[in-house]
Amino acid sequence: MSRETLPFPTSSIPPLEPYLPPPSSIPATNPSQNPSPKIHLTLTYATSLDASLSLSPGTRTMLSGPHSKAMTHYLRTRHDAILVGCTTAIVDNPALNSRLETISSLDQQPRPVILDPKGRWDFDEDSQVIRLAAEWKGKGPWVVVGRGLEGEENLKERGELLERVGGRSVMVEGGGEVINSLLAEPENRWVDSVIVTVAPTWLGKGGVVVSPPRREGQQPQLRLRDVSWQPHGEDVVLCGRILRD
Ligand SMILES: NC(=O)C1=CN([C@@H]2O[C@H](COP(=O)(O)OP(=O)(O)OC[C@H]3O[C@@H](n4cnc5c(N)ncnc54)[C@H](OP(=O)(O)O)[C@@H]3O)[C@@H](O)[C@H]2O)C=CC1
Ligand SMILES: Nc1nc(O)c(N)c(N[C@@H]2O[C@H](COP(=O)(O)O)[C@@H](O)[C@H]2O)n1
Repeated sequence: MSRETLPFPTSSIPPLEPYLPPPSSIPATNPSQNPSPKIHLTLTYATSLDASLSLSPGTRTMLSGPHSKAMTHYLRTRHDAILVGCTTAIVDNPALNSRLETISSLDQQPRPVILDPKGRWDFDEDSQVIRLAAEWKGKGPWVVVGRGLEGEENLKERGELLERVGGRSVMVEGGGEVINSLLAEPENRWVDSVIVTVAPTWLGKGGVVVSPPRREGQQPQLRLRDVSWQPHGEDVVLCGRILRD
């Protein structure tokens, strides 16, 4: 697999900034206003026109073109942690580092976090994240065992997890099950912003689809606000914030 460095024009940065956490030099909250610091969660993934992340759960499918791929690698530099589900770790053997050409220090890399309740991810020195950490091109991964992201009772645990990662911001890349579980969360507690790359292609039936459960009864429809659409090469990048219930 090619491990090229990616150029990302500085002119593409300002339109993304409103959807990103404050730069790490700026404190996330004013402690006198809020004693429990807020963690910024960005949900970001690439999808086809029919909402597929990949052709099947066992397949890695390249959807982003070079421009939007570089955009994703910029986002990786702007978060303390990058989180994926264990199926993604197993299937994709992802690097989960940033390969922007401007990277000069490990401090600019996010901490990979793998949600792996049952310990299914069988990593070794051939795993990209492990190899890159050994080469100082990425941080060593954290593997979270036990259910971590669901349920009222786990809210505190989730906050503590990110604090232990040393972070105030996390970007969740996928896969489908992780994204759908976040979008199913009542009152949209967790997702602060959404940055989705839409590629001009249809993957057809049978793919891993982003489609959270339909909201019933009094619950308002899940919808983005403060929306912007930004072209990146042949792809379009949709940014927004989730309207909280
Ligand atoms: N286009 C894109 O941007 C992206 C595409 N992908 C693609 O997505 C596909 C994989 O997606 P998918 O099959 O849905 O799997 P996921 O990567 O979402 O991993 C699913 C597993 O993660 C664990 N998990 C999921 N949700 C939670 C939670 N809330 N708390 C704790 N653990 C959780 C479970 O492990 P267990 O079953 O062991 O309990 C579950 O089986 C791959 O094909 C990959 O290439 C992935 C990321 C981005
Ligand atoms: N932005 C984006 N576009 C695509 O087309 C993708 N398939 C993905 N997948 C995500 O990126 C991970 C791979 O990262 P590395 O290049 O190996 O660092 C993959 O595991 C998905 O999380 N993303």
